[in-house]
Amino acid sequence: MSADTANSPAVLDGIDITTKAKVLLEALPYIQRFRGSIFVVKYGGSFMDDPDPEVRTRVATDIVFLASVGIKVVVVHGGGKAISRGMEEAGLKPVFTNGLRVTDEAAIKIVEKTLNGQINLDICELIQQKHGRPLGIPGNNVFLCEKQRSYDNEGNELDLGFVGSIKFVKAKLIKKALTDGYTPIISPVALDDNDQAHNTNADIAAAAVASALRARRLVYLSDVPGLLSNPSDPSSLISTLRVDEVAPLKANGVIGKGMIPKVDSAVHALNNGVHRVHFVDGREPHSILLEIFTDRGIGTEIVNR
Ligand SMILES: Nc1ncnc2c1ncn2[C@@H]1O[C@H](COP(=O)(O)OP(=O)(O)O)[C@@H](O)[C@H]1O
Ligand SMILES: CC(=O)N[C@@H](CCC(=O)OP(=O)(O)O)C(=O)O
Repeated sequence: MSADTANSPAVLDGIDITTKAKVLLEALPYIQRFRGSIFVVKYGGSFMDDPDPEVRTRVATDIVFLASVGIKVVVVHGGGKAISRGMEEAGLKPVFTNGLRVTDEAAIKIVEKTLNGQINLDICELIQQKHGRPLGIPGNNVFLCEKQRSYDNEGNELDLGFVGSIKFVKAKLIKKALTDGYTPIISPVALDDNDQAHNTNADIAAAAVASALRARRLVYLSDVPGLLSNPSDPSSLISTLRVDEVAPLKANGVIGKGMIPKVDSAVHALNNGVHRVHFVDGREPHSILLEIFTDRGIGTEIVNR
């Protein structure tokens, strides 16, 4: 320390050094506990379209941070809005039934082009820019599926086209990539027994990966602070939710729209070996780190007990 700084207030980057050290040290027990654990991050969907490119860069930085402290991170990404844009540009009308995109032959081509040929590469590039080691994996290489069955309110079967229900995840392949030091970045496309590509919901695909890997954490990034007890009031955050509290919240309509596949997938994952699921706001700076490495967290955690 030079003579003229010796008596200056103990401040570093505008924060007093004791606070700064405390913040760093608060992460220590978490880093020790999670080293070597598998985390699955659902990267998507709405925040990916935020006009501020910094939002995506910050998320990529958080993922690289997790990987750098020895956590084995797997990313499963969405891209629903980009697919809809691609369809509209091609003169096709996006249609959703029971939250799933009706995907005909023309649409599945756009789905593959958008997810495998565009979004997957963009995420890999962002992670690379932050000096991570991404490995882009088209879901076609890791997900086996059968045609998704869907019904209307009267029980009549609906044809969603090439929409898949994942029946197997090639976990060994993903684990090999992790052991080799990569961060796998996986798209939600699956192959059926005839190698026909099918579109799958990215939330469900993320839960399938987390279950197959018995992940310690599954983190859903979205464009809301977490699960809200009043969806139109961002301050009504539910910090912790038990699985047995989900059904009443669905019955009284608190959990609606896009949250339904997320919460259902979260419950499925928790019932299949995943220890804990988090919902965090992808737009909030460094929300993943704040949720995982601080005592209080900033989003919603869903637990089994
Ligand atoms: N109880 C709730 N808490 C938070 N969000 C909710 C709730 N119920 C419904 N939602 C809606 O779910 C949306 C998130 O789902 P979705 O749009 O599918 O996410 P993404 O595309 O980011 O994966 C929120 O933007 C919100 O409109
Ligand atoms: C079958 C089905 O609906 N697939 C989704 C796949 C992408 C996705 O889920 O993206 P987000 O997470 O960004 O919503 C779709 O076509 O939109």
